[in-house]
Amino acid sequence: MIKLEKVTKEFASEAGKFTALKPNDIHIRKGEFIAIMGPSGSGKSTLLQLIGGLDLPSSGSITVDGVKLNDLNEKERTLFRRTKVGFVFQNYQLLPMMTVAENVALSLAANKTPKAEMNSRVISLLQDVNLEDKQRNFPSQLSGGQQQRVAIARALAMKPRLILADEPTGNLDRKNGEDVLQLLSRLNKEEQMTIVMVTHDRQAAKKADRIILIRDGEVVQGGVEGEDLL
Ligand SMILES: Nc1ncnc2c1ncn2[C@@H]1O[C@H](COP(=O)(O)OP(=O)(O)OP(=O)(O)O)[C@@H](O)[C@H]1O
Repeated sequence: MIKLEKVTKEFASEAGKFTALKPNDIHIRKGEFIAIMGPSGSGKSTLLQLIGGLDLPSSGSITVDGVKLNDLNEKERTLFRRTKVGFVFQNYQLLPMMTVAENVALSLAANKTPKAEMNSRVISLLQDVNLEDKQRNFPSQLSGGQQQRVAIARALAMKPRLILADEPTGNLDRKNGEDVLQLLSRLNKEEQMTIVMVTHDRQAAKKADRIILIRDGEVVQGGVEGEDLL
């Protein structure tokens, strides 16, 4: 499903080039639930952004669901992100002026889905995350956990096979965090979705099949299945 070969990422800084990721190999199979852990600044979000085609590596190759991201132009990368990947962020990133239903419909509308089909899909997505009664509410009227579940429904709208989640429980209390993790686990177990989740939370990471540990831009454990696992 995901293959990174000798991937590096450099950023320009005032002091010159800064290497955020050293040459890393990572293999993730279809249907795996992966947790990426490591200290602050170790490169976890950078890695997730590269896998999701939000940014390009400085060197090395990245293949996701049969697509070599290095070979895509800007337009193709946008299409890749919209159709192949569902993104979930720590701060939900819902649009505050839009209702829950409108937020979930965003990518469907961008892909010119016919209105009737869009409406029924939005209802079914909200049923999946147990929020069909909130469709006309605005994000600010929902709890953090409910907002994150809306964000997950939105991420699922285009039926991606891969969910990339950056600290999805980082802003949530234990109960809401647990609900979100259960939802991700269910999508993984029942729908065989591949999930890659960055987390600082050991309890959250326990839901995963494998933990990839990063330190100073380097994968130090779990990059390839069968290597040392935590
Ligand atoms: N766009 C950018 N420009 C310059 N430096 C960047 C950029 N994005 C990330 N970095 C640097 O790359 C390193 C890795 O950042 P990254 O956000 O991937 O870490 P992280 O492990 O996700 O951290 P945290 O757990 O605190 O979110 C950091 O030193 C960060 O300052």
